[in-house]
Amino acid sequence: MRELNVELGERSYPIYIGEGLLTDIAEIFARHQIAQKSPLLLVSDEQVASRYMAPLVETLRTAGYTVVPAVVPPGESSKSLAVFEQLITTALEAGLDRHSTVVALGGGVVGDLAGYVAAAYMRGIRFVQIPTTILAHDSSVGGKVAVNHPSAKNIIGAFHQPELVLYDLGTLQSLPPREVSAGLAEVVKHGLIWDEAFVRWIEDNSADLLALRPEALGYALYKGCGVKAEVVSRDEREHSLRAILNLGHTIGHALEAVAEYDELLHGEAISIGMVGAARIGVALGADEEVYTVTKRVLQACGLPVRLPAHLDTDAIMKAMQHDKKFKEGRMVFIVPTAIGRVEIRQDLSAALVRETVDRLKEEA
Ligand SMILES: NC(=O)c1ccc[n+]([C@@H]2O[C@H](COP(=O)([O-])OP(=O)(O)OC[C@H]3O[C@@H](n4cnc5c(N)ncnc54)[C@H](O)[C@@H]3O)[C@@H](O)[C@H]2O)c1
Ligand SMILES: O=C(O)C(=O)C[C@@H](O)[C@H](O)[C@H](O)COP(=O)(O)O
Ligand SMILES: [Zn+2]
Repeated sequence: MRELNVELGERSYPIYIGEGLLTDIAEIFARHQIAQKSPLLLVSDEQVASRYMAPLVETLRTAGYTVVPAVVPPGESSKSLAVFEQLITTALEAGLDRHSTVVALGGGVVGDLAGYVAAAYMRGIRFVQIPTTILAHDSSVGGKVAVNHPSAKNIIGAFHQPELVLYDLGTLQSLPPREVSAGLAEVVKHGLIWDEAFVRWIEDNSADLLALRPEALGYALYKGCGVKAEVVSRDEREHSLRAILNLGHTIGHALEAVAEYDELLHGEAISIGMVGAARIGVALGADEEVYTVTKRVLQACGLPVRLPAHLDTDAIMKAMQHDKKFKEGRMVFIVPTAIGRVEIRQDLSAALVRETVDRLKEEA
């Protein structure tokens, strides 16, 4: 087992990463004083629940927990106020109290949704993340929890840190190939913002990552979580540095909204957005390699780099104005300056961004 720590003073917490950790959950929960006397809300989606929920419920009940299972439909549409309200109703009816814990078993959708329930219920109860996708190495760490508005991603949310993150790598073996690639987009992002050697390693090991070879996967997720933990520890509330975790998201979130949260997975939209950010970096003076390497590593991970031509550029430009980085009437972009280095820019012209969006429709 590998272990990392998110250093946030009295709200610090560990990330446990390893094979088969779910079998040790009772001992890990006891170590973290997860209350047994108050009901525990276990949130998952249908696809994850059908594989991993029953044994987990059994283990926890055997250890003395009162488990309230709540299963939502899979996919981004569950990150909605309607599903949030259903979960609050379930929590109320089951008698969850201030000592209860919400446990998220699933990918980023379940983590963000259940986390927002934990943040809001009785003004905040404890929360545990059990990520089951590659992408969720990112979403389970750092405490950003949210649901979507039809016009804007993650616009209704909070910062609410988990008590711990328990990453059982065995669960990743059942991921469909498209989800494997989508998850690797955020792994690549962590390399592009922080660690050139890691980017090169991902490119060299992409075949093993796509094949879900445990050794490569474990290393990639440990490195990705490490970058995330380091950045969050330095700037929990995104006053400055944390914004770099948004590389590719200014365009990417707009694409998700314009595609009605249906056509593109989060990781796919972010992949296209990172190619756009790399193009902007080169336009502002970075070496051409920033663009070629970014595109090459994403394609090696089976990710799209071309923006679907039918998505309207005007609609994308408009959706970008809902970006949470938008400041003083200007778009804020995370722009690569070299592989493994980015800067936060507030001085981009709308014309450059528009031209970049249009050129993304021609990527080969
Ligand atoms: N809070 C954050 O910091 C943060 C960071 C990155 C992304 N996100 C959010 O995360 C979401 C995307 O997360 P995601 O890509 O994990 O999507 P997801 O949660 O929808 O999971 C992807 C799909 O895989 C299925 N699945 C999950 N685990 C599985 C497993 N082990 N085996 C088989 N199928 C499995 C799910 O049912 C779903 O259909 C987006 O909403 C994004 O905005 C949040
Ligand atoms: O943790 C962060 O900070 C991130 O930006 C991670 C992103 O990958 C993630 O998609 C996050 O939810 C985006 O945050 P938002 O504030 O732009 O909604
Ligand atoms: Zn993201």
